[in-house]
Amino acid sequence: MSTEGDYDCIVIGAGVQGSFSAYELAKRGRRTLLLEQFVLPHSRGSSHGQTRIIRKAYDQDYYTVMMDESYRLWSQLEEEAGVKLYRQTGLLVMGPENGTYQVIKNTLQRNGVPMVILQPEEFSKHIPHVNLADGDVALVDITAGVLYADRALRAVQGQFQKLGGIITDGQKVTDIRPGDLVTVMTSGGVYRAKNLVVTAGCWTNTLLSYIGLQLPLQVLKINVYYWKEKDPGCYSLQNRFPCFLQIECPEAEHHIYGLPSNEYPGLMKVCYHMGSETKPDERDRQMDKSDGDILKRYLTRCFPGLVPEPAVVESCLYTVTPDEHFVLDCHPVHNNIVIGAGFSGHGFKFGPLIGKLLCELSLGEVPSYDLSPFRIRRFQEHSKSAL
Ligand SMILES: Cc1cc2nc3c(=O)[nH]c(=O)nc-3n(C[C@H](O)[C@H](O)[C@H](O)COP(=O)(O)OP(=O)(O)OC[C@H]3O[C@@H](n4cnc5c(N)ncnc54)[C@H](O)[C@@H]3O)c2cc1C
Ligand SMILES: O=C(O)[C@@H]1CCCCN1
Repeated sequence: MSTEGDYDCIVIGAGVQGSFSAYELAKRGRRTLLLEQFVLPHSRGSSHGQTRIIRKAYDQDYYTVMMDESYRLWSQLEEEAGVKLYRQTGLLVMGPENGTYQVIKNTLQRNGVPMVILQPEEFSKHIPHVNLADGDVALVDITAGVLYADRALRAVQGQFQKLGGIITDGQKVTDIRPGDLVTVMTSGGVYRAKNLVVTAGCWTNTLLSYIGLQLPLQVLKINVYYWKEKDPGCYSLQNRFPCFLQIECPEAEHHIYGLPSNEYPGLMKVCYHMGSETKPDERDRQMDKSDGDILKRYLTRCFPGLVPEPAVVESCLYTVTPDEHFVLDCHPVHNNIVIGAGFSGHGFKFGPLIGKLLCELSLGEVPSYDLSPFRIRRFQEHSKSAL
């Protein structure tokens, strides 16, 4: 039953962040084991599904700046693996002139990101089939688009294996013993390595409980809704319809976002950037669909070309920190254990860069970016450290 083997590094969790971390470590010549509790591919965490938004439109400069490199790394992977992972569509950002919209616009301008500001009177010429709400303004982040998520996971895991990396799936980590050599116990064996990277998504606190740490992470179930186009293709990627982000609207307290129809022909993905709390292993017992009513009201008003009744509903999980910024840091006591967590519903697009940064932390190098917004220390009053 026990499979023993010594590695330079073990990565726990083969979602987008763990897969890119393992790939970076293998690229740097480290003997790396990527452990995953479920048989791959699976749809129980946060990285499954066909598509994600990639964009530079952010309210903090550091995310916009980091995305510069992330785009380059995505296209490197496309070349290495010989697959298309990104389609440029632009991101339509709509919202009241002041507030978050203005902050995003300023960030884009400050960082010289190509964008188009749409004057309300010419809005419908550029974006047909959408009613811009009264008092709303709009811009398009030209760099933005769609990432093919499932395909990206396959590609990065495949490249990792080509570099000699080992993926062991269907093995749940049940205990971790820190030390100069970290020991990792799973349902199928015992493994040891000099370094450990924990990228366990919404299961992070279960794993951290083995090593005396808890983070303030909230797990939310997100309903992923697809809506039928009345006129098939009118919001499609082929017809150059963009992704969109609706900020602050009367129907909704949180953002609403959408991606052009593509993966399921005739269906457009539009979701609410909020969900209901759940436990990671009890996702399907959380049945709250009140977000669907919010979306119906919004779509009726702003997207008249969609049938305001969900056609397909899928599920996904967010792991949210109090400030919605990531956790990228070393364990406060065991510095050969690195943690990547709390990607708060916006981490996919950063995957290749997160992998690089967690690899740098793991190798004891100075990270390529200032990671102070992502430190564990910022949760001082929240984190229950049992150390
Ligand atoms: C509906 C939805 C829409 C989103 N939209 C966007 C978007 O448009 N753009 C964007 O950039 N981001 C988006 N995100 C966010 C992005 O998808 C996540 O930030 C990202 O997938 C998080 O990846 P992860 O690797 O941290 O977690 P996960 O993908 O959950 O990976 C963690 C892995 O760890 C494994 N694991 C856990 N415990 C153990 C254990 N004990 N032993 C072994 N393995 C274990 C899990 O099974 C899992 O496979 C969205 C997320 C959702 C849910
Ligand atoms: O990360 C993103 O780009 C999207 C924005 C809307 C909410 C979900 N995540």
